[in-house]
Amino acid sequence: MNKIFKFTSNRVWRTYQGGKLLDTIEGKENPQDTSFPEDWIGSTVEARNVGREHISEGLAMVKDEAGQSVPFRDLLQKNQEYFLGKSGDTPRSLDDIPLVKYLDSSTRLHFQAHPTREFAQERLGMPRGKTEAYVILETREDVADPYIYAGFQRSPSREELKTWIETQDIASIESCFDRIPVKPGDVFLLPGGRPHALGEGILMLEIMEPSDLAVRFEFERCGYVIPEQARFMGRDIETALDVFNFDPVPIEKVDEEFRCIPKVLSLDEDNNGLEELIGSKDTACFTVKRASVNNSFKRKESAFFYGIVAEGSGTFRIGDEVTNLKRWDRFFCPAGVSEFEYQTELGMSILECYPGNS
Ligand SMILES: O=P(O)(O)OC[C@H]1O[C@](O)(CO)[C@@H](O)[C@@H]1O
Repeated sequence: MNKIFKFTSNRVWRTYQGGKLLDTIEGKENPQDTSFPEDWIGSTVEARNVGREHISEGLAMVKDEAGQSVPFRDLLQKNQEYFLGKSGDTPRSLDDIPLVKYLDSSTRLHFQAHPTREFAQERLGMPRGKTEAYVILETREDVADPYIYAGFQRSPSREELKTWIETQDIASIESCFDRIPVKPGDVFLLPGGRPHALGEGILMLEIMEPSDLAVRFEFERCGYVIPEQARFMGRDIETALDVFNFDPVPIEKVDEEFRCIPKVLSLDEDNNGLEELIGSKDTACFTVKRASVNNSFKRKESAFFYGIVAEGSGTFRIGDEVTNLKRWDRFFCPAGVSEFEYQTELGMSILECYPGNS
């Protein structure tokens, strides 16, 4: 019972291209950029892909004790208290599980905005919005100046934006944003409501609220036309416009608004360090830590988390149960595991994604 769950790849169809690096990580023979640019890690969320409703995508599968392949979500539900634990006195629910993805873009994504939790609950009857965070892992060598758009830097009026969306005046939409340069190690938090588009050539770990809700306000990218139903979450343009946060974020305020600066939580005499990348002061939706392991790092945690090996290799030990970890491995550690130990000979860095405080 007391063990972590390692995940195999769980590639998901999207409207943009990428995934060559994910193919490489998976050891595929002929790595390629395709319509499967994301890997949803231990996901308990189903993807919403209009036109592909007949295909179940998004939910991660694991082997149960009888060796049968089952949705990870079902397995968690069998012993929810052990796996998910509590927040204060309240048992955690599946809605508290962040959705964590590898995202590997080869083209710029279309412009989009996601609802906040309040909007999702009040206007869409859904439990969670899609505040999201990016931990940049790598950028492609052939992309000289990797960037993201996150805005607006120069806000249009609601009427202007409506017209530009209706006429698909992408030049005018793009003129509302400045390119925000990104490099490996950068961390950003994009609250729901903030329009954005991720640039090409970025491999990131993306952490978000557990939903797949998006207002896609650029309808065509690289030859693919987003079907009408997939543009405004099945609603009208006025509802879609209500999602937007129009408060401008001038370029000199971008770091203050979106960038998260790692904070050292502990550093022991053996140089094992723990940092907070995204904390409860940044968002109530999830938190992210980074464990930098130098030799043997004993840890205590009361919440469940998704672990991602961003660098190096080593082991994860709970009592006598030892699991090998290598770069890019991803796993789930149940809330019921209160003490564990990382070990490494040559160094290992693990990103740990936790639920938020609400
Ligand atoms: O429109 P698509 O193809 O679903 O892509 C949306 C993607 O953009 C993101 O919201 C990142 O901005 C991903 O989480 C999401 O999968």
